[in-house]
Amino acid sequence: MTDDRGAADLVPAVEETAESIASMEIRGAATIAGAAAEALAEQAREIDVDDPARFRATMRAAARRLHETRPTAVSLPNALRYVLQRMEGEDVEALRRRVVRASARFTRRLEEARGRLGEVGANRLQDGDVVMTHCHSTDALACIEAALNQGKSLSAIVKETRPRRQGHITAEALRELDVPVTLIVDSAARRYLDETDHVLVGADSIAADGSVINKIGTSGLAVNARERGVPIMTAAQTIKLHPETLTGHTVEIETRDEDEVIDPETRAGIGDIAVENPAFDVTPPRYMDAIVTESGQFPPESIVTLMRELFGDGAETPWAEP
Ligand SMILES: O=P(O)(O)OC[C@H]1O[C@H](OP(=O)(O)O)[C@H](O)[C@@H]1O
Repeated sequence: MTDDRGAADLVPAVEETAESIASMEIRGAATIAGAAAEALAEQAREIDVDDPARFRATMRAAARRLHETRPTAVSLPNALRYVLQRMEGEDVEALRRRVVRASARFTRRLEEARGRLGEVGANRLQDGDVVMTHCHSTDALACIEAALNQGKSLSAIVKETRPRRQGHITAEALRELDVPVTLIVDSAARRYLDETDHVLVGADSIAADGSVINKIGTSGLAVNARERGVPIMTAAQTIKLHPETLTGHTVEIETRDEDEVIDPETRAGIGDIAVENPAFDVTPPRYMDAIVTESGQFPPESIVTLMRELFGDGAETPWAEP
């Protein structure tokens, strides 16, 4: 039995989810993780095989297909790990049940974690605060929502977040919560920090040294916030903790298509230029005041303790070929 055979047995839901993650139709670290866990459950439900070894091989192949879509948000491999580590049983029906159950538990935990971290993050916000956001993060929005539920009144300065302008999604979500929103271009951030009480960002991965890997532009924002004396926090549930960094691995930064930055026609009109489009950057721990998780808030430098508790000394890759 080879894992190539597993790949041939992939159900359409896996391919569709993988394509949607790669094209960013499904995006945001936690949302990607939930979609991947659900795709594994679909694979388990729909696959028609009798041989437990073949069932396992197809599940590993499905996880590999989902894993190869985007490299930076560790919530994706953490979701695959969570589900596959629970794939136990002697026969196909038992394996199927375990995968479906693990997937459901994972998505439930995502929701619960978001709710809990929202309350922790909300306690850092004061009534009347102006909050500056970058990109679109469901974990960051949970903090604002919880603060509103505590009766605090907030307003927001929302960075556009070029090139894909996820700031528009944040602006819409905040308006739905009745939060007054001012949208600014990214390069106006330093100027508007003078009117900001707290900067609030999400994360795609957190490294063992407390570095925050988030949407490109976060590190510059953090440095400017420090220079202006404005506190900055990262809202990131623990599935954003990157276990491989415990053993010294660095986090791969995704490079996306150049067409996201400039359309080919305009580019041709300019002449022969290079264009680069890194999707994320790394904010060193000294520029971040707190990382807010469902297990409480941490100074970035001490996040390693929580990582060891949750992952031991490293990370398994249960989707690898045996
Ligand atoms: O999990 P939640 O908090 O929703 O999002 C976390 C992060 O995921 C997003 O990445 P992208 O837009 O998928 O590249 C942003 O960088 C955001 O801060």
